Amino acid sequence: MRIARCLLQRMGVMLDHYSQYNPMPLSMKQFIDFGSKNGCQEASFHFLRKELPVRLANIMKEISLLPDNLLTMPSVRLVMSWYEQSFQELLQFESGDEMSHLPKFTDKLINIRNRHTNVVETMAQGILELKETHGIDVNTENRIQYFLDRFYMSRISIRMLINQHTLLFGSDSELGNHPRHIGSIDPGCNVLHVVQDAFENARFLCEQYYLMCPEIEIICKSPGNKLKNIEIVYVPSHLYHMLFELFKNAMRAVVEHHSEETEVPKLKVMICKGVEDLTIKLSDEGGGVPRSKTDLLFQYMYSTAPQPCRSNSGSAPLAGYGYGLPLSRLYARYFHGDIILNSLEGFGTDALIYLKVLSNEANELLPVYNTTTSKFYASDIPVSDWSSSPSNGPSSTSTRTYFTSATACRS
Ligand SMILES: Nc1ncnc2c1ncn2[C@@H]1O[C@H](COP(=O)(O)OP(=O)(O)OP(=O)(O)O)[C@@H](O)[C@H]1O
Repeated sequence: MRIARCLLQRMGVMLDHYSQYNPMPLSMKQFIDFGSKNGCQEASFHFLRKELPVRLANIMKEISLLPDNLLTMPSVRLVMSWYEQSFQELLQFESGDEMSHLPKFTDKLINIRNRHTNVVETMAQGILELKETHGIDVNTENRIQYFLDRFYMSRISIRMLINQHTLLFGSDSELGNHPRHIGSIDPGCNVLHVVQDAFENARFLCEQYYLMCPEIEIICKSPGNKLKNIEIVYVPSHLYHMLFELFKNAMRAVVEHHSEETEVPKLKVMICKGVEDLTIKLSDEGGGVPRSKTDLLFQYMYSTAPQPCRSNSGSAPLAGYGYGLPLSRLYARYFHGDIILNSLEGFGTDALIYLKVLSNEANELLPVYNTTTSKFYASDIPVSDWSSSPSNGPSSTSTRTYFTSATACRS
């Protein structure tokens, strides 16, 4: 009992210590240079044994600011216990420079990565538990949205660091088998190939579910209009994730919007590489989304699809959790890109993925724990100083009174 209390106390002290440091964002260029030229396993070990606890501590401090009733949900407690265990395990490597640490450290990173595999689903489950047991008011919802963006972004970044180390310096089974790749990064990532790959896999799901699927038309544009492959330094699995989610959404919208027709309009993809931005535009004729709903699209849990049955884990559903867009946007933003959706209600939607062309500008975007963060969790949404729409809220009362009295005067 006393040992457990001592350990907890020590962890609290170490969390305070490491959360004082800001995470250090790396650029795509730094990842590439380290992996191809100036990096060695020892240097990576020295960097990660501090940087990983810093990133973990920053986000763990933020977890502790969540509303109390959310923190007591079983799934949230489970996620917290994974973070605590991983943080403690990394502290074992705080001191000592012996080379004998290196293989043990790599194994530990693999263990940590495996332990955290189901963090996204488990945290999502925790939010559902809160919704079912206590309900979620608008302030809590706002805090949860803010938190999940930062929490999942932190997770993406931690996995990126772990993957780079294990793929570059791990045992044979962990070593990347693509000759061109540097860890998980492809310095010549062929965007068209990733688009085609994501389309084919989304098409498979769509045909399974709807027995039909829109075709695709792809146009590539690069400076000088040369018809060569458009390449970028990027993590192909991240780009694949974004495209797969956007294709699934576009296919579902198109097939459902044209459900009475035997043929459905094609999806149109434009890949365009400029000096700063590489843009992928996916246009569908799936009926679009009303402007009043566009802000909701990037909210966790927002979905217009029926919630998939949990026992159906054998086959992946086409849609239903409402995590597709917000998570994809995090992947894009992680290296300072973005995802934007523009809709023409009644016609269709353009989804745009922006990626940074220059690898020295593609820096990691990381959540930092500081006083601004703490204030966000402590404050409510400020009262609006603009009039709201007549159907919403108390400020509509005055409008209603005005019209009522005007009508009364006339009669
Ligand atoms: N291209 C589109 N056309 C019309 N509606 C769209 C489009 N893309 C997204 N939406 C709307 O946005 C909602 C949220 O999309 P999101 O990808 O986040 O979740 P989902 O597809 O419902 O579920 P999943 O988590 O499985 O991806 C969708 O349910 C749909 O109503």
